[in-house]
Amino acid sequence: MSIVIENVEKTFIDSKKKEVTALKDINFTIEEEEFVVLVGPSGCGKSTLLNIVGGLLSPTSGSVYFEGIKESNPNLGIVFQEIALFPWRTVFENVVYGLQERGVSKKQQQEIGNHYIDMVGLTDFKDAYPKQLSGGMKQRAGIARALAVEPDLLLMDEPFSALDAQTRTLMQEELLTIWNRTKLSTLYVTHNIEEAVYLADRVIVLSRHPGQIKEIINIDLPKTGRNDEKYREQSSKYADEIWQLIRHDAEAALKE
Ligand SMILES: Nc1ncnc2c1ncn2[C@@H]1O[C@H](COP(=O)(O)OP(=O)(O)OP(=O)(O)O)[C@@H](O)[C@H]1O
Repeated sequence: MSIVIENVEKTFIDSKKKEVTALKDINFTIEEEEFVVLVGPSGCGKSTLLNIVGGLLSPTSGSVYFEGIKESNPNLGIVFQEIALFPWRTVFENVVYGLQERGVSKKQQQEIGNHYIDMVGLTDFKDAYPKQLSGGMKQRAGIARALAVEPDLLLMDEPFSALDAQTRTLMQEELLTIWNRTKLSTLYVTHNIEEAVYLADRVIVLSRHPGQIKEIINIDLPKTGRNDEKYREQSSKYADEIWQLIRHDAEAALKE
């Protein structure tokens, strides 16, 4: 599915009754089968923008079009930093929750649930409860749940930022493998530049106060084997370029 974000602006009223422009003049597209990553310093409006695209927040002005249709109701898969699995449901029951809600037959729930549980490598844990899972496994269950509704668009807000560095690297690799199988249009938020370069077709760099698009960078690397030695130099060039764009704003954010 292609998504067009047109002239989006978002203003909040802060605790001192002052207007805060969180986003201004936001224009970009997510093409069919494209993985777009939003990066920027703390407070630049990444989550606000993801929530607007996901229909969880309304823009103050501007519009989001799905397949050319304004404010339609697309099928979304959403993964947040803290995966809210139901503690009283098993992995399988959590994964098929959205399907149950839609009245999908038990047989189809079995097929679809098992398919995505296999895809995220949780087959042996399908009957486990969330408290029996590691952080990485919980994220995988959350990803399977988001995929199970067979969404038109996948929205991910810092899904791996609570994980330790090694688990995070493995999850990034897994996500790219899954993406190569599903080719879902994806909007992904992170403040981690290397993660952005590793995952993205395009990186949208936001600046802060107000959150505006500073630059859109095409990552011209293949989507398989991105971690190979031969792409290291090019990857770090992209990462440097992005860091130079963010650095000033990130320093300013530190001082607030
Ligand atoms: N409900 C709200 N009320 C008032 N201000 C808000 C609200 N939500 C967000 N903001 C402000 O909007 C700006 C953007 O916030 P947002 O959380 O989208 O940034 P972010 O880039 O996702 O930050 P982080 O990386 O720290 O999560 C910030 O200045 C924030 O304080």
